Amino acid sequence: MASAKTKLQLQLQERVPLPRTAWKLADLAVLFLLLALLAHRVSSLMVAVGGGGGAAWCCVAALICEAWFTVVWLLNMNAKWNPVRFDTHPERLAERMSDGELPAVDMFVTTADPKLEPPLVTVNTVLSLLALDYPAGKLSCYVSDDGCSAATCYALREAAEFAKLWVPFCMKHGVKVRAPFVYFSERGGAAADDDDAEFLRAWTSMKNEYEELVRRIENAEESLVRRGDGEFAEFVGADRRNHPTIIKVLMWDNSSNDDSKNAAGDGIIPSLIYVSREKRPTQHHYFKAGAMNVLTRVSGVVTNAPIMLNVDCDMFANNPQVALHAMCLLLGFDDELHSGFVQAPQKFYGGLKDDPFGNQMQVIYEKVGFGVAGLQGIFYGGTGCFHRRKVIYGVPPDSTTTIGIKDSPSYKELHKKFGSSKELIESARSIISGDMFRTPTEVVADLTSLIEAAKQVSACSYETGTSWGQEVGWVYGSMTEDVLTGQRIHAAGWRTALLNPDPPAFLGGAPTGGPGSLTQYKRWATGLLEILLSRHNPFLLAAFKRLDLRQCVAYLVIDVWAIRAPFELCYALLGPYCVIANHSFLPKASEPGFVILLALFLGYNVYNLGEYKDCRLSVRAWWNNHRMQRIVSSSAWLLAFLTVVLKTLGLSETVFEVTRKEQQSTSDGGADAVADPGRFTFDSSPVFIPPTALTMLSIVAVVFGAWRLVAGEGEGVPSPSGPGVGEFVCCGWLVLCFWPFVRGLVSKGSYGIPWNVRLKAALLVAAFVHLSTWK
Ligand SMILES: O=c1ccn([C@@H]2O[C@H](COP(=O)(O)OP(=O)(O)O[C@H]3O[C@H](CO)[C@@H](O)[C@H](O)[C@H]3O)[C@@H](O)[C@H]2O)c(=O)[nH]1
Ligand SMILES: [Mn+2]
Repeated sequence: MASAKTKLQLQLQERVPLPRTAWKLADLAVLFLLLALLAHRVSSLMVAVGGGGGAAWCCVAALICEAWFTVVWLLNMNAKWNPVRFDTHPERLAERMSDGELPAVDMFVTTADPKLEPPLVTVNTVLSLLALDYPAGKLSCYVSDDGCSAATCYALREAAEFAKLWVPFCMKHGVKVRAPFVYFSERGGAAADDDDAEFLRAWTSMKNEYEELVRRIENAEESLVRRGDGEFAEFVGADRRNHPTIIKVLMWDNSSNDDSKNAAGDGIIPSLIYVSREKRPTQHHYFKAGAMNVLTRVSGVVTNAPIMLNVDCDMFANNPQVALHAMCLLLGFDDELHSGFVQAPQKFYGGLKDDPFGNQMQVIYEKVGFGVAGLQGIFYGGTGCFHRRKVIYGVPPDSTTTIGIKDSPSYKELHKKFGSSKELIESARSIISGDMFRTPTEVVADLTSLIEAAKQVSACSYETGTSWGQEVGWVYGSMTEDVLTGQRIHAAGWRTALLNPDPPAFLGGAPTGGPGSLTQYKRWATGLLEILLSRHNPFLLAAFKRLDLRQCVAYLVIDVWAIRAPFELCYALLGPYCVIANHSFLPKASEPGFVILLALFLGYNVYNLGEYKDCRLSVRAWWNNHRMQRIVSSSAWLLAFLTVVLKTLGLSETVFEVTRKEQQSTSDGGADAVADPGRFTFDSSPVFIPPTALTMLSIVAVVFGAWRLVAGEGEGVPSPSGPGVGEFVCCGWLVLCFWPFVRGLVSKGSYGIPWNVRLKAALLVAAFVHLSTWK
């Protein structure tokens, strides 16, 4: 009895179901209204067909769209139905095990372009990881640089030097946020309660050191580095698309292999290794997925930690205890099946007020994210995730027992799966069959031979004929490699856990401005549709593998993003069309069906607003997101849809367009680089054409309708088959939703829609109006 009680007290994590009865009722109420609308539509269509109604096809189109919206509502209902929260108790870890018994963690950071992703951003992320509260001898950090940039490498080398001061400083003073740019930009960073002179001195000298580091990194002209002291000789003449592997060990504390020091980790800084994988124009490199696979193999032959953390270059650790929280979920279940990986929600640093670009996704995470966490488990989001190495190696949950090997794979099998590197095969064998707590690779003295092995596995031809990118590692075939890879893990039967400590685990940057936000949405929607059309689609995984049915349906919530575009576009066009062509597709105010429509319109919007309020967000944030949904769907999702259609026809290829990261500055004057960062900006990219055209069309329709009301039907009583309140509200609502584009039509510079976009949009509108009025 007593022992059972102590065991209970030692619980490292708790899975807490979150009640939501009221929300469930609201879900059902909206569903009921949707179904009522469909029923009304079907019955009135039958009458119309009988009477040969003129605009019957409008109603058929509306019926199809509304049926689709109902499906989308059902998908969301499924995902949100049973949310859970995971509470973690890192303070109890110490009761379970000593520091020396914690599993090692390899931490991966990817960067791809020194212009779009300033080295200082990456440096801050790396420093925040090196300074985590975790035995330093158990942490190693690997940076993949797809930009093959001497400037990035130089910045990291300098950061490694700085880390020797920064890490002990953080430990000694219990610094809360260990990305220096945040620490030094927060006012009162120095004004600790005890205000003692010694701390103040240490703080000031640390701040000077950091400013010196920033200066060195910012002044490191690429050319200077190139002419440098020979340390950067490999970068000379290296083209980012065509160069051999470059690996640099920037920090390697040999004493970390000394067991006496290892356990406490005092005075040790985690290792830091820079990797720029081989690239050849003839070989596909699979973007981030390819980079992650190289990091997996390189770390496999060097440190081979059983746990891997991966973050994007702009996502710093905001909670220094994050690795300990993650361990609560990785070690805290009776069966590791429950935490194949541990994912922290993407949260953003310095996000703009009220989310003007609709990409902070707080509500999506709190509603859908926690909901999916209650099914088979949260999706993999590409960053802020702790993976078990063996899961990434394709091992299903029941193949190893906790203590030992069930089936030890043969050398031949491993060779076929993992490729020809002996070192990798051996390390993979120990991962697949061993348990987490075995010390990884034996103490290694010979760093040079390790690096040779690491170079071998970074070669761009290494994966040929192996399972990398398929059953092993990050999966290829989609721009949204994270969701695809997560799906494979769920399909193997693993469950996954949501890591949501307070303060938030990681913070990253969300793109601002029109082009950045829409490009990101376009890439995601493209990748998700690629998944749906591939042999990895969730239906097949549910039918033939171990993906839960409800989890499969939850994946559809995001996988169908691009498919939602044509339906939403069609529905958006119906209002203006009817006003211009003098038809109608919605019930008249005098008809009973109108009540359903009104209730649905109000109910749906109140429901959504309620969700924002529930997540402690403003009405403005709700409206911005509602509006951005319409904009994104008619631009990014629509183009994603067309891109994938073209790709399927073999007419084009999809590429990963890297998001521009804002340079984070130490002073707080950073924001005035852009006069109004929340205002929508434009460029001449084709994504802007459809929403511009829709904006123009809705304005035309509003003008048309008003004119018809005034000049046409004398009293203002519309003709019985012509547009009514519903159609007019549609057009007006569209104008409100596309307000940033209305402003774009009357503004200049980057706030104005470029002329060639306006021209193309105007041509589309002219053609549409012509066809609508054509008798
Ligand atoms: O060829 C490439 C392209 C990108 N990246 C890295 O991938 C990361 C994500 O790229 P980013 O441009 O920031 O895309 P986001 O849309 O912000 O990323 C989200 O969406 C991606 C999938 O589309 C996921 O991989 C990311 O983890 C997730 O944060 C960055 O660290 C890049 O350096 C590479 O390493 N190699
Ligand atoms: Mn990003």
